[in-house]
Amino acid sequence: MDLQRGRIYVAGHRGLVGGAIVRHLTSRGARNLILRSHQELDLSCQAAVDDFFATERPDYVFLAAAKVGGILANSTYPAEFIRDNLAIQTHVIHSAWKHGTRKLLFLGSSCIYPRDCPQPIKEEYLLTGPLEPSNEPYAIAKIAGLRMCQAYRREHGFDAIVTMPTNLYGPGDNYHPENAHVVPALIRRFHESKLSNAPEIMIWGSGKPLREFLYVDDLARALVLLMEHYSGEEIVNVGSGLEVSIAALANAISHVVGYAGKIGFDHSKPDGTPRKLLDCGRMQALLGPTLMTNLEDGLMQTYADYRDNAPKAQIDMYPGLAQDAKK
Ligand SMILES: NC(=O)C1=CN([C@@H]2O[C@H](COP(=O)(O)OP(=O)(O)OC[C@H]3O[C@@H](n4cnc5c(N)ncnc54)[C@H](OP(=O)(O)O)[C@@H]3O)[C@@H](O)[C@H]2O)C=CC1
Ligand SMILES: C[C@H]1O[C@H](OP(=O)(O)OP(=O)(O)OC[C@H]2O[C@@H](n3cnc4c(=O)[nH]c(N)nc43)[C@H](O)[C@@H]2O)[C@@H](O)[C@@H](O)C1=O
Repeated sequence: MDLQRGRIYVAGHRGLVGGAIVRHLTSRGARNLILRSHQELDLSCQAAVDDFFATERPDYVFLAAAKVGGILANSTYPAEFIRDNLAIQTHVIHSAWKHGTRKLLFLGSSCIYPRDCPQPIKEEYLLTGPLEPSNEPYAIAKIAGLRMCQAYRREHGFDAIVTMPTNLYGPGDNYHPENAHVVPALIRRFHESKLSNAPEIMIWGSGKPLREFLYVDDLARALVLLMEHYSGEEIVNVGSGLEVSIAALANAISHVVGYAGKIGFDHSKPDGTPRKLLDCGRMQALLGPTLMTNLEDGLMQTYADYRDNAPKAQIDMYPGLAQDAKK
């Protein structure tokens, strides 16, 4: 991968992962980034995507554009999650191959694995059992995307690689109170509860589920290394090995934010999958041992991002909800 001269398209560059990839590529001296916002290029529109690839002909593609959200968003908008993600990935993977892209990196998610598979989760556990119902449409779209990458490699020799990140957090995340993932949602809620001196804050579910969290800049570093050094059909898990219960996470965020009230649990909200810790042996064999940002430091940097940028940050991921969020 020619980082300096190669034409590198980062799809979804304004998002959590896309933003981190752009930061890392820039720090590595990439000078030829091709960037388009959702408003400039709607990747769910096949004609627009094909015109873009015919015109720009990127050498490398990081496909970090997707319809993404937390457990409640996935349960509330299953149709959008499967439709948009199937459309985006299908159009980008096909047009990239058709117009001569040399390599494409696809991002799946740890939710593609069976809900009750052995832990830590190895890549070969894929499709060996039923999925977690709360995000099955999204997971099925992701499985279709990874299979499409493998099929284009097998039939056309297209160098598409597939990565499976664990739960991510960090600067540039979506802080929408209902649609965000747990870390940004709780950072916002603890911050607002501190400012309002609320005596108690409610966390969704039982607090018992376990989650592995990877700081997004650590992910970006791994993705660029995989783009530079890995060309294979096998999918690659990308995780941190840093696993906590949601209750412990809430306590850690409460400490970082400086909230002094009580933490309660809203059992009317879903827990989702009980655990999804990734086995990253394949990644370590490929990249060697990599230092990961610890949770406390990562949360402090994310909280600083929220305080500095949240007013500008997109919180109405689904405009229809924007009004509700402000109620
Ligand atoms: N966040 C996480 O915990 C995890 C994420 N992943 C994967 O990483 C990838 C990136 O996720 P993340 O960065 O968190 O998501 P974000 O929502 O932060 O970013 C997604 C980006 O894609 C853009 N986008 C969405 N739809 C379209 C469209 N139709 N056309 C053009 N652009 C579009 C969004 O633009 P806009 O906001 O303007 O619509 C946004 O910039 C996804 O594939 C996701 O599945 C995998 C594991 C965990
Ligand atoms: C990355 C992965 O992320 C998603 O799966 P998830 O890990 O279950 O997502 P989550 O981050 O929203 O929740 C994690 C846990 O946290 C608890 N929880 C507590 N309080 C809040 C809260 O306020 N908001 C949220 N969102 N969760 C909360 C919540 O009840 C759950 O037990 C997939 O949809 C899919 O997008 C995917 O690929």
